[in-house]
Amino acid sequence: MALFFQLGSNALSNMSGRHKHAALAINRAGPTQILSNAAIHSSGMRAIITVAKSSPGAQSDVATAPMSILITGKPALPSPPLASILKPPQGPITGVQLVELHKRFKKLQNGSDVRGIAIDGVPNELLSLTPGIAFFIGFSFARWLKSKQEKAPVSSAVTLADTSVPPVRVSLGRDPRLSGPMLEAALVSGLAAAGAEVDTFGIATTPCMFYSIVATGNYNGAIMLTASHMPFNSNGLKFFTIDGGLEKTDITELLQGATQACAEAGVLAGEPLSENAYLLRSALAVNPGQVKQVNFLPQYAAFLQDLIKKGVASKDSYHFPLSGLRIVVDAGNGSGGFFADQVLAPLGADTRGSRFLDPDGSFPNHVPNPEHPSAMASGAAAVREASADLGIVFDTDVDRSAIVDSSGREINSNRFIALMSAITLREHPGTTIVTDSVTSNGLTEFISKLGGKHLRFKRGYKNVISKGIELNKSGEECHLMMETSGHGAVKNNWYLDDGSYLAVQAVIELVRRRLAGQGDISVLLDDLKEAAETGEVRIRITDPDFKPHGQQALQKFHDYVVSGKGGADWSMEPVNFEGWRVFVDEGEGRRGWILLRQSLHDPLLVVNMESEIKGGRQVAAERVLSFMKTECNNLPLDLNSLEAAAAKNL
Ligand SMILES: O=P(O)(O)OC[C@H]1O[C@H](O)[C@H](O)[C@@H](O)[C@@H]1O
Repeated sequence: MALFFQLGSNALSNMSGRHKHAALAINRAGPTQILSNAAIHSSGMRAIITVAKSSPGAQSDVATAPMSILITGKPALPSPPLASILKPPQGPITGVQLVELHKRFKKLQNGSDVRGIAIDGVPNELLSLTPGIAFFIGFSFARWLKSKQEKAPVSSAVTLADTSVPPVRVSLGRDPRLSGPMLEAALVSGLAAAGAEVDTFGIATTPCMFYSIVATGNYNGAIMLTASHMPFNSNGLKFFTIDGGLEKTDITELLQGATQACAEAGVLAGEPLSENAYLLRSALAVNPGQVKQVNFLPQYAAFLQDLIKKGVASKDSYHFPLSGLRIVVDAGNGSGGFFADQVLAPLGADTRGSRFLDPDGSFPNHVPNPEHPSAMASGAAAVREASADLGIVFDTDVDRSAIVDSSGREINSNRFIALMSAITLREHPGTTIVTDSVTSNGLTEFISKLGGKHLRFKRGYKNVISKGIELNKSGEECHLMMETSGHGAVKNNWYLDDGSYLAVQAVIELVRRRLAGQGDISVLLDDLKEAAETGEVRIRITDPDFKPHGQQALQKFHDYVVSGKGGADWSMEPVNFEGWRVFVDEGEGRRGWILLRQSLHDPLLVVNMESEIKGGRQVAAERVLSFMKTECNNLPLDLNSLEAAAAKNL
């Protein structure tokens, strides 16, 4: 059960006792702004006030150093009469109002996830994922699950007032974001208001949420509250059923359902207060028996331990296969710290020298993102400082990972896909490996030399995984689906997008090689040819209706290349699933490429480039710029980034 209130800056003067004391202490600590969200969990009797210190001297007014403060005490809010809970505050809403309401929900869709701004105070970043919104999304998910169970239309499954239907069961986890507890409580209320029974896991990982469904058989659905590597003020939701992560179309349906639930409650677009007032009332209606806290991570960690034990299958040391090894984890203060303490250490690994294992939603050390140079540099430094045998770098919610070998060599992106391909192809000779569209020529060659087939598909981990599933269904064996971002799924792991599973495979490989005296894990990469330079330039499409402009630019690029206008050394790659990838003959057997594509979610054209010559990336940027200036001058494109890339070597 959870209670809510909105805390505006006026609230300070209305506070009393300990609450006021703490809030004033925050103010005394420096120029601060109390943000507009706060939550009280009545179970723990604690309040979290999220604040952001603003630094007036800084170039922008962007909040730095967010922090959350726990205040213990009793919530002072009176319980409203139950009857008022279910009575919409106003009459039926009009069609126009419904459209406006739906816009609010719709803009939260980020492919197959939900993403929004959950903490106020960063200039130009408006709050969009509020507790009110989360409440109705939770409600809608429970109703959606129910409708799937009954094979009924979503709208008829449950009404807002109806808690008598048999419950669906949902597990709910979160990453350490500051807005996590507040949104968790809102989701719980929404789920429970639709009759769901909810187990909250607290800090958990995305793969662990899916695992909770398949391993226990207890849950119809799971939700992970996370915005992956996004800044502290973002948050988001990933949803699972027994069939895996929800698809884009499911999320659209879910958000439509949330709009409908909002409308049923009589909540109008742009009315946060009535929305939150409704939320408060509904929260009070939740039967406490419907919600319980479950410490699930140890069960999941035991599963990962078991995979390592069975994978290594050491006769001498079955229970401690990692003894004698030093393995460090850099969790970037996300959810991945458990991997060191609850997976590696109990198997005998020495994990001293691991970094940033403690969850901290302000991410004070580096972005938890294995695609980001700062995260990889930190992981590599951890390995070197500890003279470790292996380093593992996770993203915030542990659906992505990368590794570092014992020399401190960073193995992410193409290298990590190559390493996983080598392991996979040994066990499944000839298998197809699906990747995103920006992988290197070297990777394709590497996979083919090992007897595998590389299908370079589209950006987006969900696209990559769905393609692999589709291939298997059609009779083409595909055991590995991986994106350069560090997302990866394996057929034998329920096709689950799972950074911890990839890390487990790397650990098993390390031990097996050690036992067989085969040298370091990165020996597997000896045949991987690497480009001299790689780069990405993102070009903004300035018209809000950006898609058609992007498509026009792509068509023009296609025509430019195939007509030979681009130059005799440019030729179109024979197979393209997204945008147009151009092969660049760089002479003396050297081969570069340029891919022009539209961003998956953003109003951007993206140029990805790779060259085997030093300075080749800059030349490629100059030539794409020249194309844009001559052929796309009627399109609303902001070429500043491309001009900068063409003017200097990035
Ligand atoms: O198309 P882009 O803007 O490069 O973004 C593409 C990325 O979008 C999201 O973050 C997905 O989670 C990633 O899987 C994908 O790679």
